[in-house]
Amino acid sequence: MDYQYDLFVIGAGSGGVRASRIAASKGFKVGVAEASALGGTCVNIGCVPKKLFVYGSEYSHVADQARGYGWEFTPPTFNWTTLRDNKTKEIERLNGIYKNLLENPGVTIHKGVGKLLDAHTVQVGDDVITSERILIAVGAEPFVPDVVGRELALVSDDMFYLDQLPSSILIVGGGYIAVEFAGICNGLGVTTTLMYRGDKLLRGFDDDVREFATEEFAKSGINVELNSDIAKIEKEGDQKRVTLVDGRTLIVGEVLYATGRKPKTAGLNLEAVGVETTSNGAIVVDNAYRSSIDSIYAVGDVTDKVQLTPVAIKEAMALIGYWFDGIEPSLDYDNIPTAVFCQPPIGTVGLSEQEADKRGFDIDVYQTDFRAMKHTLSGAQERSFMKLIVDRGSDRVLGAHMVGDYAGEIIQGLGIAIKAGATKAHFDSTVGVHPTSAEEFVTFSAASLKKR
Ligand SMILES: Cc1cc2nc3c(=O)[nH]c(=O)nc-3n(C[C@H](O)[C@H](O)[C@H](O)COP(=O)(O)OP(=O)(O)OC[C@H]3O[C@@H](n4cnc5c(N)ncnc54)[C@H](O)[C@@H]3O)c2cc1C
Ligand SMILES: NC(=O)c1ccc[n+]([C@@H]2O[C@H](COP(=O)([O-])OP(=O)(O)OC[C@H]3O[C@@H](n4cnc5c(N)ncnc54)[C@H](O)[C@@H]3O)[C@@H](O)[C@H]2O)c1
Repeated sequence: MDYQYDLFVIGAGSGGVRASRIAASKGFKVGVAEASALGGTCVNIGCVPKKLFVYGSEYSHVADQARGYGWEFTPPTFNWTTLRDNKTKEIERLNGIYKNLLENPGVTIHKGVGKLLDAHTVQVGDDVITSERILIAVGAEPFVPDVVGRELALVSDDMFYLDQLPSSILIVGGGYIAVEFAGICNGLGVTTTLMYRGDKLLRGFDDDVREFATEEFAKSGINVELNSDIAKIEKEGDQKRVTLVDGRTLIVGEVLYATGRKPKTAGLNLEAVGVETTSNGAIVVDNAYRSSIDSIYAVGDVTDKVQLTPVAIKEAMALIGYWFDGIEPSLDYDNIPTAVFCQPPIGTVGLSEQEADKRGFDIDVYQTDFRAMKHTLSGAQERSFMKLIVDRGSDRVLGAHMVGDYAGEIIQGLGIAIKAGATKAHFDSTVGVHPTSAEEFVTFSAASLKKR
């Protein structure tokens, strides 16, 4: 049977763009549907603008911290419109780059919402398009629980285009987005409350990291409220009146819900075509990212495995290897290095102490916390934390964790070492880079062994 395309991709985000452009460069006839801006969540309302806001908010400390180094500044002022609009200009530049990345190898871009008609047919607007293979890479969208007044709350998408910064904000959630935006808002001078229903932020991270980071957030001026939740949100002039489940009320400028993201599969017509989904709408795929329909594949957040851009990209590349070279995909979902760009940032790779215990490893745990050299003169009270999990039997390093400046940059290198199977002896025999915080990872001695 003749199809218009060899591959049609729904969603030009992290996974979709990579799969489209590489498949086209290798000779497939490729089309892609994109309902919004090219580049997807990461480029437009995720990683990139978020990181620019993190940089923007970090400058708020410069005047204070530089004083100990001899600098005096007149009191600095901050202009939200400048940061927001400069960010938007940069994102528009990236949108142009993504257009070229797709069009140069010959991908045809179909602007509009894609929906499946059958196993080989997609509709985008009035166009009905046939393809031998279809790849669904539509990502995820914010999930907001069913709280009274939820329509008055913001989600992360809104934070990138606010007309003005509120004077105060209540952020609900305890994951990546909640703690990152708490740091951004706090740094930009917004009175910030971070509210989480559980007793520890950042579920899934090492418990010591969770506790240490939470203390640092509180020290930085964020009001952290654990074991707390919202019952109701109402309007109060141009503010919001929030009633908590314990009966207290708060008046805040804005409420931001950062309570997870769910696969964006509503409206794709999956059920009618027979594509199996989980109860939260994620597309079920096998090891080769194939759905329950042979010709339909899915990668990235829509499969709800690990919601990170480099993972979506690796999955897309695994599919390319499968389609063009017959290599069975075998992505390693363990040992994914990741950073949370809160302030101070967190970097982590491999197993937490709790996960290592759960998997039955007999482990040694090395950890330390210290004031980074920079802050001896800056006067900042911020501290850094580092931790290594080592398998006693094999001496293999199972996990590395850090809270502190440059944690994201540092953990990338440790990710390579851990993936390569490095042992504690390898770490110990590596020469440190001096003076850095990172050298602590290669100088852990018996004195830093955690009593367990
Ligand atoms: C605030 C925030 C910060 C983040 N920060 C980081 C970070 O620092 N590091 C990191 O690794 N990850 C980060 N992430 C996660 C990262 O953005 C996602 O994991 C990644 O974008 C997933 O890629 P994807 O290809 O699955 O989907 P997406 O990038 O979401 O792309 C999906 C695309 O499909 C389009 N689409 C959806 N439905 C349709 C349809 N029916 N028809 C046509 N087009 C459609 C969407 O418009 C979108 O462009 C962040 C996410 C958020 C929300
Ligand atoms: N730096 C990064 O790499 C980065 C940054 C942002 C987002 N991301 C990705 O995007 C994903 C989504 O981010 P996120 O922060 O929205 O999700 P998350 O899964 O990291 O955190 C969601 C939080 O909301 C809480 N929650 C869930 N339901 C709730 C409810 N009904 N009431 C109160 N709290 C509730 C959860 O307990 C959790 O603390 C992340 O898991 C991550 O994979 C990555």
